[in-house]
Amino acid sequence: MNSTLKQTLAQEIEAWRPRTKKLVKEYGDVVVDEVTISKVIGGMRGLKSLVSDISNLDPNEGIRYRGYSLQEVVDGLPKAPNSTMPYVEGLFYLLLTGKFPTKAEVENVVDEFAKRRVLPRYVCEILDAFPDYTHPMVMFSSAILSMSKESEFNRKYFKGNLHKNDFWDPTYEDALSLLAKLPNIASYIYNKLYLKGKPRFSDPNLDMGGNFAFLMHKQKPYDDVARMHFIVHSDHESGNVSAHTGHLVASSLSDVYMSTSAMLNGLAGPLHGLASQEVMKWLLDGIDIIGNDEPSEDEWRKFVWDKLNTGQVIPGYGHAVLRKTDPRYTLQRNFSKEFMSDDSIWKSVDKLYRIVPEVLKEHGKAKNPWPNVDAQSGVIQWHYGVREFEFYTVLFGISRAIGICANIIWDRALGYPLERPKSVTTEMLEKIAGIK
Ligand SMILES: CC(=O)SCCNC(=O)CCNC(=O)[C@H](O)C(C)(C)COP(=O)(O)OP(=O)(O)OC[C@H]1O[C@@H](n2cnc3c(N)ncnc32)[C@H](O)[C@@H]1OP(=O)(O)O
Ligand SMILES: O=C([O-])CC(=O)C(=O)O
Repeated sequence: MNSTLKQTLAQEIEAWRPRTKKLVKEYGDVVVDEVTISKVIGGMRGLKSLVSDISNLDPNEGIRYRGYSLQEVVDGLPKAPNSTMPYVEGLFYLLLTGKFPTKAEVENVVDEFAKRRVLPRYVCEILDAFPDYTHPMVMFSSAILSMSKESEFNRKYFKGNLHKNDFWDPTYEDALSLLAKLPNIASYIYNKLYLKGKPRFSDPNLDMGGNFAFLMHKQKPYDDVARMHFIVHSDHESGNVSAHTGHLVASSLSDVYMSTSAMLNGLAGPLHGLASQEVMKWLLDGIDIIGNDEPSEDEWRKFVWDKLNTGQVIPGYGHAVLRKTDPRYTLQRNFSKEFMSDDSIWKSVDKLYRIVPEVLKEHGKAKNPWPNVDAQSGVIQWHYGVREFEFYTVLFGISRAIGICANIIWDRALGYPLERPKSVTTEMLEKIAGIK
């Protein structure tokens, strides 16, 4: 008999808890890392100060979900019907349990998601009330925040009879109910802002990727484009701005809706997830300014230098942790090479991959001259007809919510406490440095 995702998760949690307890109780004073002044002032870059078992980022190899590389994840998860890409719901199963689900187990999760898709009416009314010039990330984050009243966790917690050991259970229920609705909220926003038509109702027979393509009025292979996008952007260990924000906000026992809305506001910054929008705008501006649909390598090189010389960053390049080409870039590049190599804008993306790292190395500032995920994701959406690039971070947000919800469920299961580091004053640092 197939056990459900929740039953498997419950067993994993029971088995895992003693490991965390033992570390805290018997090894609590063991030193993990050193806090230097440059780390304190420099955004805590690389400081080992968070725990996540959902994914881990190696600077040279890139992300692994539960120990598996992206390619292993794509190869190992059951594929959606008539698709080259796996079910996104299967990824959620893997992130939560560390196990690859069988086809029957994924289908069970697909059904669970499908049952929870319908949006409360007030969410549509709130979205309808936004003026059409609103950025879609503002609408997305607000719609999610408004659903806090649906929280099963809050209902049980404030009733006063929820044991700490059981916090994860209603958090899991909230996470499923939220994740199931995200493609519907996103496509509702897309429909309102750009299609100006009546939104479609979900097709209950379709999985998350298939249903999203349907809601977006897209044909095949957009379902696989959506699945790939939702899988590769879902988690990037716990220290990035969005994941850290989600974890931090949830640590005060704010519900999953509040935590996800908050993390999206961090994702919406140009140095983080908004870079996917910025890359596309930058590419189109470049093509426009150079005045040639397919600029040569020399024309692009000059454009890149002009940007750097006026003190601007090259969006889609560099990374706070990675020191090689992002495997998420490579996976999407391979897809582009196979399915859209004739696309003139993608040809520029490919030229830039040959030029920018060499220019950034010569420029001598960026610690990582290689491309990150955002340098590749927008052009695929553009090719398949989603040309409103302000919407790209919403797509990123649907995916990132999957990883963050998995993290929050485990945070609650392992009883991680309120996050509260200590700040110091500049004067205190000067004293520590021996200047004063
Ligand atoms: C999903 C994601 O969030 S992936 C990242 C998406 N963001 C982008 O693509 C925006 C462009 N890239 C960047 O701005 C940066 O590389 C970041 C924000 C991603 C990482 O920042 P950091 O860890 O501070 O990078 P790093 O230590 O290499 O920065 C050193 C210097 O190089 C500069 N630098 C880093 N990347 C770039 C770049 N792509 N173009 C130009 N300069 C850069 C920094 O601005 C910094 O300059 P400064 O010394 O004048 O302040
Ligand atoms: O890891 C980071 O800091 C940024 C990033 O690539 C992500 O969150 O996907």
